[in-house]
Amino acid sequence: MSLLIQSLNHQIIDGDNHRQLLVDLNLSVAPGECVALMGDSGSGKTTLLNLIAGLEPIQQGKIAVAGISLTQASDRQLSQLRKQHIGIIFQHFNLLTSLSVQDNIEFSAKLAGRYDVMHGLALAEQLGISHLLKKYPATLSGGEMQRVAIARALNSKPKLLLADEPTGNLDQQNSSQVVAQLVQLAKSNNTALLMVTHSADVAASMDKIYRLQESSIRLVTD
Ligand SMILES: Nc1ncnc2c1ncn2[C@@H]1O[C@H](COP(=O)(O)OP(=O)(O)OP(=O)(O)O)[C@@H](O)[C@H]1O
Repeated sequence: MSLLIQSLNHQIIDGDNHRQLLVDLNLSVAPGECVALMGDSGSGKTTLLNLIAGLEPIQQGKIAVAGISLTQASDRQLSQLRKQHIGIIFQHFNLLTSLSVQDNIEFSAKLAGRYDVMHGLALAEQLGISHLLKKYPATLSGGEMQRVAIARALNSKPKLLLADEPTGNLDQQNSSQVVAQLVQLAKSNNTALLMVTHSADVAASMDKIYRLQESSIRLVTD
């Protein structure tokens, strides 16, 4: 499995109270499988992505990415795991403004020690952004930035790609197109995709839809 979560519990401090945000959560995502994660605002979707990315400590339960357990890992091991096996597409893209589009796309692959100029160029071609390689992020439209963020995340050939509301700033036509490309690329790279979205249209193009509700996760469709 690219992602395996077993009996995950997570508590947050809410004012003076402790609140159980996630209770006994189990989830697995296979290589090349594309999964949507939906749920009301505040249900814990971003927290779950942060736990999977090793950005928040696991309180109880198990998470493994590409067969590597995060539960007992040190900060150094978590950072290594992120570089090697996890791609992240943030809602606001987080492109590096001082780097050109091409350098942004090469960045994650260089960090992972998997720099392959042809792979980056092929991704840019597939995403229709080859003509933008010499430009800088500040001069791009939202849809173009999103495609650059996708190319950058996939260029390191991650086993797992996490995307937090990646089409939130795009119009519907643009977002359907970007998601269709993302799903196709994840499948052809055998990368598991876990995408948080509020859009039923976006979720419908994924293999499975899960919903976070009342601290637990349930399968809506497959
Ligand atoms: N570090 C933290 N400490 C305390 N509470 C937190 C922390 N991180 C998140 N929360 C709370 O946990 C809950 C879940 O937040 P989270 O951002 O995971 O929700 P979400 O489902 O992603 O929401 P949205 O759809 O609005 O982005 C919220 O009530 C939030 O205020």
